Amino acid sequence: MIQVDDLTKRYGAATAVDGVGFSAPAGRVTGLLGPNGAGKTTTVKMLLGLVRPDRGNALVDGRPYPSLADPLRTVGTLLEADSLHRGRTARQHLRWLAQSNRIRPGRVGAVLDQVGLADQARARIATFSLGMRQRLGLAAALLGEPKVLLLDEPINGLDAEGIVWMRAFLREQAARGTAVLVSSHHMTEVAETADHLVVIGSGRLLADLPTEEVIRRYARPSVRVASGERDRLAAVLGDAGYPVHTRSDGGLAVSGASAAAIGALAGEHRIVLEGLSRESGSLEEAYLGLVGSPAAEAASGTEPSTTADDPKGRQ
Ligand SMILES: Nc1ncnc2c1ncn2[C@@H]1O[C@H](COP(=O)(O)OP(=O)(O)OP(=O)(O)O)[C@@H](O)[C@H]1O
Repeated sequence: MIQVDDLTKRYGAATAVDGVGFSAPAGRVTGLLGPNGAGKTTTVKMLLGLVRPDRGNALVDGRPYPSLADPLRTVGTLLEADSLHRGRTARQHLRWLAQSNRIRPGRVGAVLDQVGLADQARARIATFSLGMRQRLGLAAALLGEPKVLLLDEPINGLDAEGIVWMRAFLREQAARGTAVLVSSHHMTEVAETADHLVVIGSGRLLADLPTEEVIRRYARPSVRVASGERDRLAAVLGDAGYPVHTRSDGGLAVSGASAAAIGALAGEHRIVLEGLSRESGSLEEAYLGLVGSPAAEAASGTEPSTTADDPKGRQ
């Protein structure tokens, strides 16, 4: 389990992480989500003892990372900047890691199998694609059979097949009881995998909620409407006070109005409709709704930002 409490880090006058608190329990994929510069990497670095917090705690299995007796057996990590010795083979790399951490060599074959790299075990890392390097990084993270996985942007740069594989892999780890914390700046990718989202923006916690709840609260449903008189219809809807956007397919997306109200307005103005359908809000909308909302509002603990599972109501 990962537990972060009131975590704060300042760089000069700038506060990179500001009073952030959340947990990533066993058996769950928790997504740490935020735009570039939100403070994700600084949070991950504090969890790994690479950056010292100015205030608060970042605990893995109840302890600060630097005081863990056997870090590789407690938490498996994948960092974006992980450096690999490119002249080595995958097996050599893992054997070296196992040896230097007193892990039995039999684990090397097991983790290569687990990440689907058994057939490339003797290939040099220099010949690996990004997806294969990510798998090798995961194999290294799994060597010590840790009950916590902390992965920084594991989906970044992967092709479609790699993304599908990574999602299944993360879900499988959580199903085995591992606490999985995945950082990402991409809502769609992380929301497809994570059960729970911790969203930060400008160093502050914006939401700490089940993924479905984030979508329910922040993605605004809209009505898709198509008409040969699109511009006139847009003007009529705009005059009636409904926000209208032109969609990439040429139709209109109307927020805050029911399909019946749009139909009635169109009828009143004798505009023929060619299509009218209700659409649930998208993940990206939910994300923009969230990171666009002021942190101060979120910190107030009032709807729409109260956490479902934080008895203190703190964000
Ligand atoms: N060593 C540092 N010195 C000064 N400022 C820093 C340092 N590290 C991070 N920052 C600043 O802290 C803020 C948070 O950065 P951080 O890298 O944690 O964000 P992030 O959410 O991980 O973004 P990204 O996805 O771009 O890595 C940014 O404004 C960044 O410029």
